[in-house]
Amino acid sequence: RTFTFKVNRELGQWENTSTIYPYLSPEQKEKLLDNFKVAVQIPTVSFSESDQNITALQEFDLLLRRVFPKVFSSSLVRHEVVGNYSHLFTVAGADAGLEPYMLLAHIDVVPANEADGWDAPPFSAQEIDGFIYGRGTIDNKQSVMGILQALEYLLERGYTPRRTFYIGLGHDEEINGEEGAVKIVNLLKSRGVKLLYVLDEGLTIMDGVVDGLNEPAALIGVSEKGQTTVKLSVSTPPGHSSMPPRESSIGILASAVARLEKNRMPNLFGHGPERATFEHLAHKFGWSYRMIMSNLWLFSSLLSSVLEGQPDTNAFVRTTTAVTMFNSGVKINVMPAYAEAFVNFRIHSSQTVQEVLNLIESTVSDKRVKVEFINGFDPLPISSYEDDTFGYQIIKKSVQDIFPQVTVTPGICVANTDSRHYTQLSPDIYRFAPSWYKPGDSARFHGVNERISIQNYEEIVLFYFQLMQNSDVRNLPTLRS
Ligand SMILES: CCCCCCCC/C=C\CCCCCCCC(=O)NCC(=O)O
Ligand SMILES: [Zn+2]
Ligand SMILES: [Zn+2]
Repeated sequence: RTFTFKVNRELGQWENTSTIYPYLSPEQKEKLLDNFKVAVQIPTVSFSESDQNITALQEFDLLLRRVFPKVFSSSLVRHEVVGNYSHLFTVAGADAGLEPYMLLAHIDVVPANEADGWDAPPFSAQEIDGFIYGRGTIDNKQSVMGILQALEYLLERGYTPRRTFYIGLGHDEEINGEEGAVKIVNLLKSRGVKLLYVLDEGLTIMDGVVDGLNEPAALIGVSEKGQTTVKLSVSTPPGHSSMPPRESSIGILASAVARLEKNRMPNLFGHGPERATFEHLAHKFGWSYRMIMSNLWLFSSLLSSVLEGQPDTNAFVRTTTAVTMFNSGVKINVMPAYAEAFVNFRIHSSQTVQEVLNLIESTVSDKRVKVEFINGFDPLPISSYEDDTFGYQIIKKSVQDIFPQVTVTPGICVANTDSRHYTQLSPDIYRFAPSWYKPGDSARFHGVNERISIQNYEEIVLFYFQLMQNSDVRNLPTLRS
């Protein structure tokens, strides 16, 4: 494989639309923090596809109306509730000839149990050492509140957008988005809407996560991995535990699951958008890594084996295998008649669901183990990240406006987002929110001690503040030759 260095060419002079300076007064900082804390305190949990905390979703609706009075009263903003608890905002631009864009985020969160080891109750929004702790602080109430807070402050300061934009807040992203994102998409489709670009949650600002990369990097997800879930099951005759057979249904299933964990899917580093990530970052590595980075094509197997050593960077380079549920047994002295396990795979950009299913079959390779396809979808299309791609360059500029020390690069989102339902509305879909991601933070997503620093939340509000204004340019600046 050949790797090349990618250093984006300089864009020329930007049309000056960012007339409202990105600044927050002490009173605004206090207010935005209060609003964010209340949002985190509402337990908008999606437990399963048939079980959501409806009372919390209703309470969240009231919160939005209470804390964002300008958004809900402005003649520029149309607000609609979709699928009972999701929200669609249409912010009318002055120039109807400009193609609109859309910002997405989701209100629901995964369950959280304080007993798992949280330093503060997961719905307390407690402040510890400058961080707000709570489920949803980085997935994804920082975007929900950050987007609306930015719009509220812009409207307060007399902002009138030139380009129309939409804000879509889903209420069921953590359980596939069928009632929220899908219904919003259908509504927009019925209105003939096409979007210039879409920005949803996803990758973050990585800082200190990759050995040798000593500068922070904002990774914009230009695609997201596919996904499939399979159920493995074993049936054996039940019987008395005093006279067990050599192998129980649990033992047979456990071996099959262990084979899947031991024989990981192939390392495909360099075959998907992660290749562009390293091509863009190569020149940012410290001197001891320069040799490797400037000969990426020669050292790609060395680099890929380093990346597979950590769960987050491993997710970047292969289809991952996660055994998430295992059920069996009814009584300690009864041989179980049945054992089942669910295994969730996140599919690398260069593979398909069918290829992964074939690999699963050949690894399990035991006729006693039934393998059933539960659901799945292929990796998402790769959005453009060229020098003349409007959405990518606007996001990049907005990152650089607020985080001048950060390098911006394309990446692959290792998890899934509501934006995967938007492919018919736009070819250019990006997954990124500017929360800082440092060593140890991977365990906070869907894990314990999810948190965000107060300073980072302020930066997020300012990022969306800039993004809305930067998106008002009619065209990107021309490239300097
Ligand atoms: C070169 C650096 C490599 C870093 C590799 C990966 C870093 C991962 C960073 C952030 C991941 C955060 C994902 C956030 C989106 C969560 C969306 C979600 O939970 N969706 C539901 C689902 O996927 O099940
Ligand atoms: Zn999320
Ligand atoms: Zn999530």
